[in-house]
Amino acid sequence: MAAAAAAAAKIAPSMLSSDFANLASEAERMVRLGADWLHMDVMVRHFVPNLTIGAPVIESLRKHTKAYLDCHLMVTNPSDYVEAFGKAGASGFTFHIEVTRDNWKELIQSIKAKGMRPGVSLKPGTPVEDVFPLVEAETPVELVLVMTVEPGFGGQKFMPEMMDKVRTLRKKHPSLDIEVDGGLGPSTIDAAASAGANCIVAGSSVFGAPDPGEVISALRKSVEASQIKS
Ligand SMILES: O=C(CO)[C@H](O)[C@H](O)COP(=O)(O)O
Repeated sequence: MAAAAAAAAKIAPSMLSSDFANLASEAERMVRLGADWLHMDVMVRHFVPNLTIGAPVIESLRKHTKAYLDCHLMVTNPSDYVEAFGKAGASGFTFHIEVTRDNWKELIQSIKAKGMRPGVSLKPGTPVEDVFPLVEAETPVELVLVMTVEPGFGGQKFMPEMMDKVRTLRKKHPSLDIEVDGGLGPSTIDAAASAGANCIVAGSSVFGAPDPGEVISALRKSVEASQIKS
């Protein structure tokens, strides 16, 4: 039997680190510099102590870009956001397992019904086993986002101990989209890529670099080189 194809590298600059006053041009700049996805952090002060963007911003940005908008909902009630994000033009809708223990099946169905790709995320303190049922469900999530910092703010330090979760998931699911988020950049990418992550969210390392395109390309090279080795 042929081996399952590796999941393609997707580099997703976190727009949390962009200039929000120029979001459309920042998005265009990232795509021009090689970004595959744009990561959109949705925080509303009741899952994390920060306030960022909601569906109206996604709707406005969608008018300016065809890019894949990878939305990470750091909220306690993701079901309440599905309809609005679907209408706004979100591409991916990733919710947190910690707040959806009882209703993830219905949530996944509703996300798909609105034309978005469902994903699940887990905080550093949550065991990876908690997301197995969602990846193995009849209607599964299509992405697992392993947080490598406590969610809430950009610019934090990468937690290498989270790579055990990535390795465990990759071993079980060779072609699953496994995303990592928090503290990723040229000095931490090899740890994430060799563990098996293929979707890389990076905020401060990309937007803070003199040449963001060079960082995007270094992140991609590391993921692709790890896939050739494995
Ligand atoms: O989800 C996030 C915070 O909750 C951000 O996407 C993440 O922290 C990216 O920022 P950086 O690359 O600067 O760590």
